[in-house]
Amino acid sequence: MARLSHDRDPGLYLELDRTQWRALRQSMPMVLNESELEKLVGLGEQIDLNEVAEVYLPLSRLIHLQVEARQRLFAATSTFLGQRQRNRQVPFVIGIAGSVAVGKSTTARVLATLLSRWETHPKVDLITTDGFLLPTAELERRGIMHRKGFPESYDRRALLRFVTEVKSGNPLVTAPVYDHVTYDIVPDVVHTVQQPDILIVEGLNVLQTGPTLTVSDLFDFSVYVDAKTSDIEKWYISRFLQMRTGSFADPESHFHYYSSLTDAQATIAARDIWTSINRPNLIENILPTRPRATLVLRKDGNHAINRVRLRKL
Ligand SMILES: Nc1ncnc2c1ncn2[C@@H]1O[C@H](COP(=O)(O)OP(=O)(O)O)[C@@H](O)[C@H]1O
Ligand SMILES: CC(C)(COP(=O)(O)O)[C@@H](O)C(=O)NCCC(=O)O
Repeated sequence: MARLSHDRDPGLYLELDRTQWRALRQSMPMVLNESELEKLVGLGEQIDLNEVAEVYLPLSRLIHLQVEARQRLFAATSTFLGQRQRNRQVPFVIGIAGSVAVGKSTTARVLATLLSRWETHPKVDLITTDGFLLPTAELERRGIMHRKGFPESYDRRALLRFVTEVKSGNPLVTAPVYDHVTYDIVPDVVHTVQQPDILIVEGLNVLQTGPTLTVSDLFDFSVYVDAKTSDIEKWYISRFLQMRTGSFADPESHFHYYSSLTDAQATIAARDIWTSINRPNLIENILPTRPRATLVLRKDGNHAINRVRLRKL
C-alpha cells in the first residue's frame, strides 16, 4: 500500500528501539516521583517511572531544543519585519494524536508535567479536543450520533479559532468542556487558557489536514501514540469492563445500563462499539495521519513503548 511504504521511508524517518532512544536523554533530570506519576495514569494504562526516564525524558529534551529553535525562527520573522524587540514569546503548540483507548491522555498529562518542570518553569496548558465535539442535540439533529469521534462530529472551526487565539497571545481564551459521564458537552462550563508558554492539544483527529487551514497547521511538534489495532481493541474492551464498577456505575452515566452486564455481555457490547465506531475511525481517519507526526511512540501488547520513530525532515 502506498501510504504504508511512504510511512516507512528511511529518508524521512529514523526508527529507534527503546535502548537507542533512551541514550538520548543525556542530562535531563528525573523530575517526577512515584506518587505524582500515579495521579497522571489513566485507567488501564501501565506506565512506570522507568518508562518516564527512558522514553519521556529524551522526548522532553528534544522538545526543549525545538522550543528554543522555534523562538529563533519567530525572531527571524520579526527581524525581517523590522521589529527589533519582540514583546512576547509565541506559545509552542504540541499535538497528540492516536486511537481511542491507546493512552493519549496519559501521554499528554505526563508530557505536560515534565515540560512544566524544566528549569525555566514554562506555563504548560493541556486541552482535549472532546470539548469541541458538537453537543448531543446537534449530533442528533445531523443524524451523526453514531459518528462521535469522526472528523465531522467536531466543530473544527472553533478548535482552529481557539488555538489561533492562544498562539496570537490573546490574554484569555476559553474552550468548551466535555463530560464522558453524561456523554455530552457541559453547559456553562469552560476551560480557561491564559497565555501559556506551551499548549498541548490532545485528540483523535488533531493531525488531520484539509482543503483549508486546520489545527495541525499550527502545531510546532506532534506525537502519534501507536499500537497494533488488535491490541488497542483488547485495551478498549478491558477498560470498558473495568468501567462497569467505575464511571458506568454512576446513574447519570450515559453507559449506566452496561454497569449491570456480565463479563460476556459487556464484552459483546464493547466489541460492538469498537467495531462500529472506534475501529473504522482509526482505520479511515486516524491511522492515515500517522506519517505526519514528528514522533511516533509505538507500544507493545503490554502497553510499553518499545519503539520510537522520529521524523528527520
Ligand atoms: N465512557 C467513559 N467514561 C469515563 N471515562 C472515559 C470513558 N471513555 C473514555 N474515558 C476516559 O477518557 C480519557 C480519554 O479516553 P480515550 O478517548 O479513549 O483516549 P486515550 O485512551 O487514548 O487517552 C481516558 O482517560 C479514559 O479513561
Ligand atoms: C470522546 C471521544 C470521541 C474522544 O475525544 P477526543 O478528546 O480524542 O477528541 C471518545 O472517547 C468517544 O467517546 N468515542 C465514542 C465511542 C465510544 O464511546 O467509545
